[in-house]
Amino acid sequence: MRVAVLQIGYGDDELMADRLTRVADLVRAQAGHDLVVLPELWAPGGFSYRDWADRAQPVDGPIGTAMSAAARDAGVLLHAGSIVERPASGEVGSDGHGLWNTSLVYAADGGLVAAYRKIHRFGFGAGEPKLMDAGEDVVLVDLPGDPLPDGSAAFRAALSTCYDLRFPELYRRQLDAGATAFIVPAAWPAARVRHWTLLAHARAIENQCVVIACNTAGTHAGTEMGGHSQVISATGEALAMAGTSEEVLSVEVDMAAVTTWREKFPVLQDRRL
Ligand SMILES: NC(=O)CCC(=O)C(=O)O
Repeated sequence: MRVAVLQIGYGDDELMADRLTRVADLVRAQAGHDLVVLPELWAPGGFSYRDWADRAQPVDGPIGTAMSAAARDAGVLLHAGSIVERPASGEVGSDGHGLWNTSLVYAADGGLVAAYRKIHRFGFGAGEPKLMDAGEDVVLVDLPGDPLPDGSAAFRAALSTCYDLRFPELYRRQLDAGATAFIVPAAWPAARVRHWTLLAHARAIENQCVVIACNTAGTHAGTEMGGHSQVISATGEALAMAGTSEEVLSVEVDMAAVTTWREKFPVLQDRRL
């Protein structure tokens, strides 16, 4: 499976509409890959709290529409990062905000295949918990590749977002739901980037899953982003690691190696529940 991880860099001076055009073109340039991944909240700004309400949109709003078209034009499975979602229905969550940090995944024909609402909100009473509702559902998507004899997907990726990475119990739930890979878009600051790299390795090793983790670059809303997007194998090797600037990682991921590793070193069979 050929994967492109698009570590997008931006500052406060770039208009959201300009960034949308720029990123859609970058997605189109990844034709030939099987899976393309974008960071968390790359269009509205990961830490641009004051702009979130204005930049919120439904899943089928301008960002979703542009990403659907880009996935179709490139012929790739596209994890389009996340948006500040405000459903057209007026739905509100249990905290009454009516906004979610929602990741969107599009098939190679442009169809929406999954939406994941971030479960663990970052901000300790400010930021996300103050402005957004929490997601509740574990979400998985089928990965490209030959299906099993019964027609089901051989490999499945579970979706999570940034701060979720600190909560290993979520990844156990995803593993139990059939995950062989974790896709993690993020807006993770430079100040804690060591946590980001270590936790991604830990989630890969403890669950014997591939981790495809796409962070943000640049500085916006006074927060320097950490970069270091990474693709980690199920054995815990870094297959690719970005620097701190905008960068595209293009990496071949052998998903069958997950099965081989789980058979050779069957640690998951020794769980005591
Ligand atoms: N956007 C986020 O979820 C940031 C998470 C973070 O900064 C951390 O966990 O540290």
